[in-house]
Amino acid sequence: MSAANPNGAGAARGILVAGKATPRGRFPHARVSGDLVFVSGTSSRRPDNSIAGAEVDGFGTTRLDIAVQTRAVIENIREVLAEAGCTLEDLVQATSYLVDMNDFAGYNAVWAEYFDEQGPARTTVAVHALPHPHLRIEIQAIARRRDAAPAGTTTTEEDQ
Ligand SMILES: O=C(O)C/C=C/C(=O)C(=O)O
Repeated sequence: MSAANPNGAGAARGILVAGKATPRGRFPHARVSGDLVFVSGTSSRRPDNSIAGAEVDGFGTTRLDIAVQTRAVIENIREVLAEAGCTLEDLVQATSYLVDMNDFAGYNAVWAEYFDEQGPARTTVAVHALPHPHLRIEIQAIARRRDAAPAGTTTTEEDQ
């Protein structure tokens, strides 16, 4: 164990990040297991439950912006990863959920601002719905902690 890795490389723990949107159920923003960090499905929802990339005007007309939402999702993931001692560069896998594949190009362009072929493996699927009608995208991701000892060098009860 070390100060940077107080729970030991093999410890499993849930992470709730202060100042981020509260999860919609009984689950953490991320869970660390060994040297891997599993980030729960993340949207562009803000701590006050408003949604970045969803504007409603005075007439009630809603404008949903996939580019704004995608950027906010990735930035939210960045902040969750930071709590686990990781950066976006540590991502190894991501699954993106779009409610409409017509958003693919806009999403893909923002993705390319952050990642290239050395970035995380990625899968993108369309789903029937996300937990709020204004959400166009949600991303779930896995990172590997660089400061962690090689997998299997420490074992805790939780990992057995
Ligand atoms: O938290 C959100 O705004 C959207 C993500 C929700 C989930 O993935 C979930 O509730 O499981």
